[in-house]
Amino acid sequence: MSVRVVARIRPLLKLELDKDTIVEAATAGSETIGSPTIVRIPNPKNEAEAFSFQFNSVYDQKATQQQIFDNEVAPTVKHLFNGFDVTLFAYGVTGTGKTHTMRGGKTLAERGVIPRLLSGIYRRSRKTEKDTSGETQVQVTMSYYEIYNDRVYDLFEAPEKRTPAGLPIRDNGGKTVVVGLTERPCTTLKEFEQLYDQANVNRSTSATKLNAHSSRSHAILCVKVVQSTGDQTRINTASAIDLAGSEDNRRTDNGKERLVESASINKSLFVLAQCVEAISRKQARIPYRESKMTRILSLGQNNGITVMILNLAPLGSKMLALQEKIRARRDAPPALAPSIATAPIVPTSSVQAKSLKTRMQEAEKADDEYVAPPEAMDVNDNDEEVDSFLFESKRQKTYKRNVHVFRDESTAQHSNIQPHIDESTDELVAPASTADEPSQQTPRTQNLLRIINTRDLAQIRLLKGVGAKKAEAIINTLCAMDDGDEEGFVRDLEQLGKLRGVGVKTVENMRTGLSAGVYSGVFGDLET
Ligand SMILES: Nc1ncnc2c1ncn2[C@@H]1O[C@H](COP(=O)(O)OP(=O)(O)OP(=O)(O)O)[C@@H](O)[C@H]1O
Repeated sequence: MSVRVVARIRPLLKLELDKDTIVEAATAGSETIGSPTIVRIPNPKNEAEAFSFQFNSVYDQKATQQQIFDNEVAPTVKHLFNGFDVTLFAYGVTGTGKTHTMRGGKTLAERGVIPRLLSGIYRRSRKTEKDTSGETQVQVTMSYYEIYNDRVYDLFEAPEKRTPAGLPIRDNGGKTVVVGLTERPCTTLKEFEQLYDQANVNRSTSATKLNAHSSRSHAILCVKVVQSTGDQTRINTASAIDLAGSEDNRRTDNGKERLVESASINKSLFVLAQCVEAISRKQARIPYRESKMTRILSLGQNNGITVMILNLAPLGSKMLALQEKIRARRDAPPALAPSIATAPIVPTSSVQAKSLKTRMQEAEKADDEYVAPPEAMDVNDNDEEVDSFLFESKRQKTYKRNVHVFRDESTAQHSNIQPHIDESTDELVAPASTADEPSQQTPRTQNLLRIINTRDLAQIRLLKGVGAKKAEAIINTLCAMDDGDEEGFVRDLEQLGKLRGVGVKTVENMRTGLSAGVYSGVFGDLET
């Protein structure tokens, strides 16, 4: 039984670039070379002092997905085939990069630990079969479930088929099993990715139904590797867990439901931390029965290897809380959320653009208070102010901020397909010229293209007339359009209509399905 605890500090996001990095990786003692094993954080009460925390390994902001996998996960694949169970956790506060580390993005470089692990498992399976001239056969099956409010839900099951009480768990010959959990065979990486993406759609859809954010459930993927040689069978399991973000219950906006949720998250994380500590101290008693998650995983009961990745943001907690608010709004499904981040920033016809520019100038002159960047606000002391920053309904006061929100993260790389504001000159900049002049596109069309170009299955699938299969086909086609480091993307409706599985009718459905109400909160009277 072994446990490795490593830390990964994520880079500053675009919105945070002007912030101070306060969490740093350092080498132990007086050494200045070698791999970092220390996380250093200044003492908030006395900046001359710093707290140091020791890990098995620490990855700084520059660490790539490949490095994390190669150093921490790839070596465990061999052990999995040699009879050990492997458990991988991403642990950390909301917004620190757990999902990025575990699931990652769709490009090869961005792929997270889970798809890379599966790729390693399939490679090893083929090698094992080849080395034994087919005498040993390997079968891979997977189950995927989430634990929300201490209830277990099968992620292969459509959300509408769920029973609110979740699936029961039982002891079965000394092992804890989830009764009725689906187990799916998956023989290739492609098959795995299809199942995994579909299950993640179920996760976000059910989160919407439960009025919850998917980051408030633990998602547990179990990959069972069955090696059969004659009448002998060896079964081992690799579990990869994207944990819910730990919560601070002192937050003033935590209502009753949210308190119940976070109490349950915090309890399970506390038990998990205790189990990990007990394993690393080689204690005889491991308190794994004290929470459902550790019980189902039998953490510490199996002859296994555990790798816990502690995800950290490089910033202080107040800034992180603000980021989370912005992200939660942005991640809400487009048809349901009056989200400014899913709405386009600027109208596109020249008349509208002109009036926007004028309005922005008026807004700047009108009120200095609103020109202050969002990061100047203290989220703990003044949450209402932050909310009003996010959802300010008076048009003139929204534009400047929308730019900050929109330019962050996934959409930023595609901002050249629509007019945007050059922050150095504060001028409205025309889009990079394209054959089809996106400047003629309506905000609704731009929003549709933006959603498509996110390559986010959960968002694309929610478009009218698009199921999981179609969404997947769209994403695959976009991936096939990648050219080296350049990500392929769709510039206009015509190009969208030519993607595999999409025709003129689907495009029209998708477009009309995007509610005009999505824009009204932000742009009031804009044409869509
Ligand atoms: N190492 C990284 N490199 C680049 N971007 C990152 C990295 N880690 C995280 N991010 C970005 O930071 C943002 C937050 O990350 P992520 O969603 O993975 O956090 P999380 O801890 O899973 O949050 P939650 O608990 O809310 O699910 C995302 O936009 C993600 O793309």
